[in-house]
Amino acid sequence: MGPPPGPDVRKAGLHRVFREVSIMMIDVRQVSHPEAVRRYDTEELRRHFLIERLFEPGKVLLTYSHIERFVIGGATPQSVPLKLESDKATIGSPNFLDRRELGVFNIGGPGKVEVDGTTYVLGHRDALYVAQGSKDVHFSSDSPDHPAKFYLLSTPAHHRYETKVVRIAEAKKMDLGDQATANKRSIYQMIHPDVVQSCQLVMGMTQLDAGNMWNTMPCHVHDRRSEVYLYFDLAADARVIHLMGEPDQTRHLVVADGQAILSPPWSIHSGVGTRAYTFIWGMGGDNIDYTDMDMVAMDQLR
Ligand SMILES: O=C(O)C(=O)C[C@H](O)C(=O)CO
Ligand SMILES: [Zn+2]
Repeated sequence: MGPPPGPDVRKAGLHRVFREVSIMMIDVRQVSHPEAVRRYDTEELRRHFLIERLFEPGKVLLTYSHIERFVIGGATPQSVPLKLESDKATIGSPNFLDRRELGVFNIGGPGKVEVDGTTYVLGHRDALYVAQGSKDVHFSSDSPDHPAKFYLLSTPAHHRYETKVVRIAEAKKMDLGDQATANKRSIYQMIHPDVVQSCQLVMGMTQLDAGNMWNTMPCHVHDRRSEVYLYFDLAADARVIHLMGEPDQTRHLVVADGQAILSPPWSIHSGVGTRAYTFIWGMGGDNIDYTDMDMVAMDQLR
C-alpha cells in the first residue's frame, strides 16, 4: 500500500509501531497483562488504553489493537473522498475487509460511504455495517464546511453477511437509569443480532439525558468480550473520567471529545462526565450476546 513506511519505533525497542502512509496512519497497540497495568503511571495508561487521535481533516487514522485484533479509526473526508486501504504489515490481506467486518458510525455532518460501487447515505448518527469480503470502501463528505466524521470499528470475520445501513430510528432502544443516580440514558443497539447480522461485531450508542453523567455504573466485566468506547458530543472544556482496571485495582483516564478507550476483557468500564455526553460502544469476542456481563458488586470496587 502506497509509499514506504515511516519510522518503525519497534526497532528502537518500544512497545508499539507507528507508521505513516500517505493520508492513512496506523498505530499498533500490544495487549497488557492486568498485573502489569497495576504499576502503570498516567502516561503509560494513556499510551496503552487511550486513543487520542481519530478525527483529523482529510485523514484516515487507524489504531490496530491486539485486543480482539480490533481496528479502531476515524475517517474525516474534506473535498476529496478517502479510501480505506489495507496495510501489509498489520492487516496482511490485499483488501482491508478480505478477512474483516466493519462498523461505521457518522458523528459529523452528512456524508456517504461507497462500498464496491454502491453508495450509502449516512446522516448524523446513522451507522453502516460493511460485510466481510467488500473490496473498495470510500468515505466522502457532502460539504467540506460541515464534514462527515466516520468512526470505524473492525473485527476479524470469516463469513459474509449483508452490508446494511442502520438509521438511529431503526435501532433497538433501551431506556435505563434514573435522574436520582445521574445515569438516565438511552442505549441504541444498532449492530446487534436483532437489527443486522454480523460475525462478532456488536455496536451501538448510549446517550445520556441532560444533567446525567454516569454510564455503566454499577459496572461489569465480560471476560468473553472486549469493548471499545468512543466518547463524543463533549464541549471543548468538558471531560469524561473513564474508569478502568480490575475491580479491586481501579484506575482512571481523562478523556476529551472524539477520543476512544480500549477496554480489555478483565477491565471494568464506566465513566462520569463533567456534563452529559454520548458514546459509541463496540464489542468483539466469543459471543454476540449484549447481556452477557458479570456484574461487579459495589463492595468489590477499590
Ligand atoms: O450505558 C451503558 O450502560 C452502556 O452503554 C453499557 C455498554 O453498552 C456495555 O458495557 C455493554 O457491555
Ligand atoms: Zn460492557
